[in-house]
Amino acid sequence: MGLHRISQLSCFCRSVYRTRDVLKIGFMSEKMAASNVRFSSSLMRNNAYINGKWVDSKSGNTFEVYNPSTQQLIGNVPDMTETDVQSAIETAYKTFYTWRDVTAKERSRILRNWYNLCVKHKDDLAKIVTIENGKPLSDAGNEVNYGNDFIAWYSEEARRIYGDIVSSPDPSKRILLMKQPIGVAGMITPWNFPNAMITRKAAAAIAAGCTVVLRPSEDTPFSALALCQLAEEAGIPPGVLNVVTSSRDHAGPIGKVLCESPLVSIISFTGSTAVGKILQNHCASSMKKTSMELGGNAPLIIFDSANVDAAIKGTMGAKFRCGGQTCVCPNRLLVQSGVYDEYVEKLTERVKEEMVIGDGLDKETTLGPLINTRAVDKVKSLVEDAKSKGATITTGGEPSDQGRHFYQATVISDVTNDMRCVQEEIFGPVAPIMKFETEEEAIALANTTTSGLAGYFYSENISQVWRMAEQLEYGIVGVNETLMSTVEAAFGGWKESGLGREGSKYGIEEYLEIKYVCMGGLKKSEGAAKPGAVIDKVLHDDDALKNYIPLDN
Ligand SMILES: NC(=O)c1ccc[n+]([C@@H]2O[C@H](COP(=O)([O-])OP(=O)(O)OC[C@H]3O[C@@H](n4cnc5c(N)ncnc54)[C@H](O)[C@@H]3O)[C@@H](O)[C@H]2O)c1
Ligand SMILES: O=CCCC(=O)O
Repeated sequence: MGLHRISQLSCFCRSVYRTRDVLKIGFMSEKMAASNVRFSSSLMRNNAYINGKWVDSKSGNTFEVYNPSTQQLIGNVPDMTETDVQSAIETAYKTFYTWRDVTAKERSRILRNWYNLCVKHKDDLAKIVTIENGKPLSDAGNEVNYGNDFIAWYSEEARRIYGDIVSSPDPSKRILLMKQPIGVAGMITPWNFPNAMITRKAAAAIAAGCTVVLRPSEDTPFSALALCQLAEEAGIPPGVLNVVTSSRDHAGPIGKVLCESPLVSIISFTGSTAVGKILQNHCASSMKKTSMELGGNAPLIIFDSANVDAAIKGTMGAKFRCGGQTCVCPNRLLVQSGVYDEYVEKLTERVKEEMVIGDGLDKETTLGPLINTRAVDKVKSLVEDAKSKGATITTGGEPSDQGRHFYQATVISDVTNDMRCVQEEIFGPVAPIMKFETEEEAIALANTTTSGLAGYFYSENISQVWRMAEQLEYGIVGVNETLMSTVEAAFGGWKESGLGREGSKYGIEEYLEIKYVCMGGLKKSEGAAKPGAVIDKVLHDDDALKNYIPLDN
């Protein structure tokens, strides 16, 4: 059922609440029912996209996608399996041999068309993100701008793929290092940035001359399909970008086929570290290159020397972005004892004042729902664990009565390092605060984790700034700043947070192979002019010299 059909239901407040195994009849508020049906767009596609065609699954099966705010059905998309992904891979593989030979200038032009269309349709793209992910519309708009920037950036980078000519130790040889597209790129993306996590990968791969088989999250397939619709209109040829949709039940088998296929040359995954490890293992069998953007456990450290108001602003901006469901959300707030009480009090006040829970389509909403009941259950259990070990809830601390996927914006103080909320990625609107005494203690707490994606600190002491920036074991470090994501910068983690980089000039390298070409057997020709003799002639020829020596000398 598409959105058009849903719109006919707009006057009904009664809705069907459904999870995978539970079907209940419930009531939603008038406001929620209205906001859920405000939108319909030609970008809402209900088929997968393979070889430039909008297709069903071979089995004919579909799965349902729900709005996490309202639990209303958004629509059904094909529930594909291994055989479907196999045909997408074969298509991408065949297409690679034509796409790689399209000039960089032409690839760039087509990507630019895609970008222009995405900009033209940015409001619809943002609404699709909000409807399927739940994040507030302003957040979704920021995501779409961010996502679009990757297409523009890589349309430019397509023309800047340089190789090297290196000085040879042997005069009869020349050394060339060429960069060539790696082949078919298999991609698996999450629900928390249903638009930007796709463009960050796909635009780079397509710019490099690769073809793509993408499986978007089962929670948010519509953003991926909308991007395909615009890619098609932009002139991206059939077979270059292929999207295979499936329910969570088929995610594993599809992932395995992508990882093990000899026709796929790289797997680019964004998601949890646990799933990243499974995929990395599958890829070992074919020694496939991988690009892994995985989970984090970001510390945000506030030193006694910090501007506390700036730190509060930074905390609010980063902690509650996408309801706390980003891989770079501060997960642990480590606050030095001299400013601890002030920070706890001010953060609690700001959260109470600013966080308005609701449907992302409502303008006043600043905090949307969590993605699903699994996520709510996890947040609940982390908060209960902290409470049971002696933490203090200064605001929030409970599921919200807005609906089954909503959790209150929560601040917890008196947190200790044995609590699960600082050991695990929370992925929810919960801010746990720990007190520390010394810089050494802060560094030890921050670095004692297997994650290494983003870390932040606030300090006005320049020596401390340098020490901390150098000692934090993270791929992304924010100094008196928490909003750092931008296409120009390299995004990626250390340790178990990932492998490789996305964005920046480095992002395209993931999709390129270096080929060393050695040109040998070069000989000086017998008949060639002797360079020495030529120089002698020039130096002793008065007429020639006149031409080279400036007259006023
Ligand atoms: N480092 C980054 O850039 C980055 C960005 C966004 C999200 N993340 C991380 O992603 C996680 C949240 O996203 P999520 O809940 O969707 O993660 P997830 O790992 O559960 O799922 C990610 C994707 O993998 C699919 N998947 C699940 N099991 C699979 C399997 N066995 N084989 C193949 N595919 C499988 C899912 O259907 C989804 O499409 C968090 O840990 C977050 O930190 C990281
Ligand atoms: O969730 C992770 C991605 C967030 C970002 O790119 O800023």
